[in-house]
Amino acid sequence: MIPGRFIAVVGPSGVGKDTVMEAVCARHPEIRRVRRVITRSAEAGCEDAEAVTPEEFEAQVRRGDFALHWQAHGMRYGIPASVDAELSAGRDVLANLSRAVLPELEKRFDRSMIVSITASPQVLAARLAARGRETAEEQAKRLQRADFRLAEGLNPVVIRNDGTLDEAVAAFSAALQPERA
Ligand SMILES: Nc1ncnc2c1ncn2[C@@H]1O[C@H](COP(=O)(O)OP(=O)(O)OP(=O)(O)O)[C@@H](O)[C@H]1O
Ligand SMILES: O=P(O)(O)OC[C@H]1O[C@H](OP(=O)(O)O)[C@H](O)[C@@H]1O
Repeated sequence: MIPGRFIAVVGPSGVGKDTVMEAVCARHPEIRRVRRVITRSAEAGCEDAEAVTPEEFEAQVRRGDFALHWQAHGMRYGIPASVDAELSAGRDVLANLSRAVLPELEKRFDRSMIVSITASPQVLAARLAARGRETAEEQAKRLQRADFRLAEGLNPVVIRNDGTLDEAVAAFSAALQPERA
């Protein structure tokens, strides 16, 4: 069995996945954050990701360069297969996934866990507006997808992020402990 664990963070747009993940990694330097490949311009102002063209992305899919990949919000997202080396070396890795790709998670990785981050629709709308990365129209589309339901049979750890960031990070950290002990 591959010793490292793939920790998948999911939740609606604006719930604070990137913010929580950054804080969790600061608190747990032993966890590696995955650098995703995205067909989004590098200037879009977001997490550190590798920005590629749709043609480059498709070439990487064909080469088998991705452990997982999906499409959302008119873009394509990939998790580099290089995570396998980290997992084989016994490191836990952390990545933001689409809720839609979760049924593939257990098939692809020996050890995985799902952390589902939630907040009320009002909080999501306020955060997307305040972040201002997308246009109002794009924000509305993202909010429509907020209640996407996870597939049956998945067993996520659910963490609310409508209080302070510290509270969410403490809950996330606690959820990591039983397996890591
Ligand atoms: N607990 C919190 N309290 C206040 N603001 C927060 C909290 N968590 C996140 N935010 C803010 O909410 C906004 C959205 O957060 P973030 O970009 O991390 O969300 P996300 O889930 O990664 O969204 P997306 O899926 O669209 O990338 C950011 O401006 C962030 O600073
Ligand atoms: O709604 P679902 O399918 O769960 O998530 C779709 C995508 O939305 C977010 O992308 P971004 O970081 O906002 O571009 C997530 O990271 C994921 O890739």
